[in-house]
Amino acid sequence: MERVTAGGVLQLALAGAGVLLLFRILTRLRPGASLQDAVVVITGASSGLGKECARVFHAAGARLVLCGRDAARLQQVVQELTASSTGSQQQTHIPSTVVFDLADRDTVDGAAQEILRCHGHVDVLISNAGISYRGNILDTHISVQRDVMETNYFGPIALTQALLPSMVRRRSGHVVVISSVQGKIAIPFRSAYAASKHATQAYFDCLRAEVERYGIHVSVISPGYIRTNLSVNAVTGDGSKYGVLDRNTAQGRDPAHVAQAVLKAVRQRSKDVVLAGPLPSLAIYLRTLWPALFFKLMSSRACKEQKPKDE
Ligand SMILES: NC(=O)C1=CN([C@@H]2O[C@H](COP(=O)(O)OP(=O)(O)OC[C@H]3O[C@@H](n4cnc5c(N)ncnc54)[C@H](OP(=O)(O)O)[C@@H]3O)[C@@H](O)[C@H]2O)C=CC1
Ligand SMILES: CCCCCCCCCCCCCCCC(=O)OCC(=O)COP(=O)(O)O
Repeated sequence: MERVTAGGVLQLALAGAGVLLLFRILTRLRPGASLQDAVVVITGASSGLGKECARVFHAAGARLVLCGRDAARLQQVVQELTASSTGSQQQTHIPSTVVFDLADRDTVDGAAQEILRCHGHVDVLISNAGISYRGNILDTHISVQRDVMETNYFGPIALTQALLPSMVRRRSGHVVVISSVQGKIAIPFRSAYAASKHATQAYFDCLRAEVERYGIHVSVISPGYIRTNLSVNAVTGDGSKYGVLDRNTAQGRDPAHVAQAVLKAVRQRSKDVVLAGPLPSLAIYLRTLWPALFFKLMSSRACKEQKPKDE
């Protein structure tokens, strides 16, 4: 048998890297999906990332259906978008709105039918609405765990399942879900939120595999901290509002930039996108490759964060 030399290994590695680079260049050169006149549904469009997604997809010429619980705030977004379109090069459309609560099981099916009545079909569903949580498992009522799961997991999957048959019939569609870095790693004092995002990742990974044959694409987007009101709106262990803008959130990414990344993911039909800095990205790899170290780091993080409250 021939001996493998160091030079041979290097050549092989370089060839491999070359093939990978070529593949990435070819993927980028693929024509992106056009959004002009596409019907794009955005949940949680009244604020934060959802509102920024509304801006970028509106500017790209999409026919928007904006969803949320507060009719007045959604109308405010419609007015802002309509006012901003004057003088735009792109042909833009006045968005429609559908008001419903994702955590209310009895309303989601009806809301899906109302969404379908807006334009007869849905091209892109951006499942963005969500709520976070701050709390210690020992002090958290089980109803809070359930409520967060209803908003972040059961509501979005019920909406997806209600819209899917129409996508399957048309042999076309794109389901985008805004998960989180916390759908890939679980950090202390976020049990309800991290669990809901892990469930989201798993469900939409299954969905991607099951519906690819119908020409339906699925993108899971996992951002790190974004500068929004997520922490302010978070619930605590007793169900009350947390009401604090956390430092990590305040120093997070600009939601407008994250919305641009969502637009890019839709155009390129990306399957799984992590939008995070080096430390969270490293933590995701560590969780898989060296779980013992990851768990140790999380325990010491829990001890540090718990200390001021205990003392
Ligand atoms: N901010 C961050 O650091 C990060 C956020 N994310 C994810 O981004 C997504 C958007 O959150 P973000 O913009 O940051 O936070 P915001 O709190 O600003 O926005 C949350 C949106 O979700 C809607 N919403 C909440 N509960 C419900 C419900 N029961 N039914 C219908 N709509 C609901 C709210 O609408 P309304 O109250 O008007 O009904 C609001 O528009 C979430 O899924 C979040 O997990 C992911 C990673 C990081
Ligand atoms: C040998 C070197 C090891 C280095 C590994 C360091 C491990 C560092 C841990 C990093 C944890 C990052 C957590 C990121 C959490 C995040 O970005 O969440 C996004 C959200 O969804 C925010 O929601 P929240 O309600 O928590 O504000």
